[in-house]
Amino acid sequence: MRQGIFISFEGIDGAGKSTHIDALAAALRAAGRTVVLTREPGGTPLAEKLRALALNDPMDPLTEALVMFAARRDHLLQVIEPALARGDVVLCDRFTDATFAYQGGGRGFDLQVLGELERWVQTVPAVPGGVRQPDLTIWFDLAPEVAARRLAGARVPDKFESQPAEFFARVAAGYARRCAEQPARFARIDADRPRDEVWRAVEAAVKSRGWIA
Ligand SMILES: Nc1ncnc2c1ncn2[C@@H]1O[C@H](COP(=O)(O)OP(=O)(O)O)[C@@H](O)[C@H]1O
Ligand SMILES: Cc1cn([C@H]2C[C@H](O)[C@@H](COP(=O)(O)OP(=O)(O)O)O2)c(=O)[nH]c1=O
Repeated sequence: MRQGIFISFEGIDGAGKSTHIDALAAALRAAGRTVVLTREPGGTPLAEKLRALALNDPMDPLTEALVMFAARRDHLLQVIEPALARGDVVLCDRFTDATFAYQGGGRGFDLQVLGELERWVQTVPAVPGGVRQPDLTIWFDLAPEVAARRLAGARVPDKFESQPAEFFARVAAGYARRCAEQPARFARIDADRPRDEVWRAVEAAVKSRGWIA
């Protein structure tokens, strides 16, 4: 049986994640893999309920971080771990880097506490002595003002999308910090390019790991 692969998609709102996730799923399926397409917060009935709260109800930064991690724990145990154990590829629209970027960077919440929560939530039997992390994180790096221009009029903004530009500058800095801390796991994509060029960069990141030809 083939080994499971866990790939997360990250970036500020409007960076272009959703535009490319289906195409990557199709490329992996064409390579013979079974793909589980999922998202955070969400991915299970319970986590989707928590998503609705997190994206709509005002709450303090610790509550927000706990809701994100509660949703993640359920999602990890119910969906991600079983899929990886079957040898599937999990494509996840956002994972824990988003908590470090949004609650840590954007809200300014304590990064050490987030690190503790990460350790508690992502400790799973299949990773002996370790913490589950994506095998690859594709980070769509885009200046907040460009992302805001792309989103203007594209959809009704939720609680996060209606934050000011300074918030997204802090979120972007949060992603950059995570990427600098764990460079082997990250593929940074310059997302300020036409869609086909961004796609080729996504494809190249996955090809370089030998997961598609
Ligand atoms: N490379 C690109 N150039 C211009 N617009 C883009 C590009 N990629 C995506 N878009 C558009 O920008 C908006 C946000 O993209 P989306 O994939 O929904 O972002 P995200 O999922 O990261 O929030 C959408 O309207 C999308 O069609
Ligand atoms: C996973 C996660 C998401 N978020 C935020 C980022 C996004 O603004 C929002 C939902 O993400 P997303 O699914 O990208 O929203 P959309 O479907 O509208 O593109 O939740 C956090 O603040 N912390 C987290 O841990």
